[in-house]
Amino acid sequence: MSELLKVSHLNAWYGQAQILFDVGLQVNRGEVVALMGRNGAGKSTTLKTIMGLVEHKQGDVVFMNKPILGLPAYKIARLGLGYVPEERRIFADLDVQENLLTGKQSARVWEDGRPVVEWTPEKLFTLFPNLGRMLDRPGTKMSGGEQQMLSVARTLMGNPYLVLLDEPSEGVAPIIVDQLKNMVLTLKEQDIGILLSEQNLDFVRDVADRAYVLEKGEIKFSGSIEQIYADETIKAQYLGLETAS
Ligand SMILES: Nc1ncnc2c1ncn2[C@@H]1O[C@H](COP(=O)(O)OP(=O)(O)OP(=O)(O)O)[C@@H](O)[C@H]1O
Repeated sequence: MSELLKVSHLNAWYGQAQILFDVGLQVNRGEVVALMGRNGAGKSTTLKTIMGLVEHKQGDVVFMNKPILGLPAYKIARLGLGYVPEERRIFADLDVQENLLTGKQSARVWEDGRPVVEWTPEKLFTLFPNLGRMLDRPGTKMSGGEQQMLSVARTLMGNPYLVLLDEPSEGVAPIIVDQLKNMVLTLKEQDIGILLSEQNLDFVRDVADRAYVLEKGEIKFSGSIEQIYADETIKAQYLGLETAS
């Protein structure tokens, strides 16, 4: 087991309002970990705080043995921590190829000297064939799902060790959800870690090794996806899912 990310006692605030309370979580190499919870539970805030995008925070975030809480987001990204925000930040005026090139960073190696997978547009088009068919299409002329794929692909161009993915399947057509699942599993095979904020339990079941459940900014459960499926309280109370009557 090789630890990529360890978050301990993480607290965060927007203005006077405390949003995260003592959040703790860990992601290891080659592990897909889901962060679940209802709307407003604090999933996005957790990812943003790890990524250096929330100003007022306290606690410890260690990435590849380096404390990163307090570093600016661009420095964190350069250390090899990829982030795909919920709102799909692509450059609307640039085409697919140009968007991908804006994400390019140098090749990396793991601590044991082995190379980290180095992404090129061609490799990414095997994961997302639609993108390969629309190389010169500007962001403005892409569907929400295509933009989501491009946003993920642009992040992968940075050759990250670990990717934070915020609700990748939200509002995306089923065929693209399948490609996103496939992408997550391919990254896992390459030993990359993934921390995935997701409300879709079926998506999580198909890709994740284990999950944390957040409620009002606190981790209420940590364990396997099977445990969540089997626990009516978690499903009803923390995930807002219908339970069998
Ligand atoms: N920029 C902000 N300023 C003030 N409050 C915010 C801000 N962003 C989020 N919040 C509040 O913080 C809480 C947690 O929001 P967050 O977006 O982290 O939840 P979430 O679990 O990701 O939910 P969703 O799936 O709806 O994005 C909510 O009460 C939300 O209203």
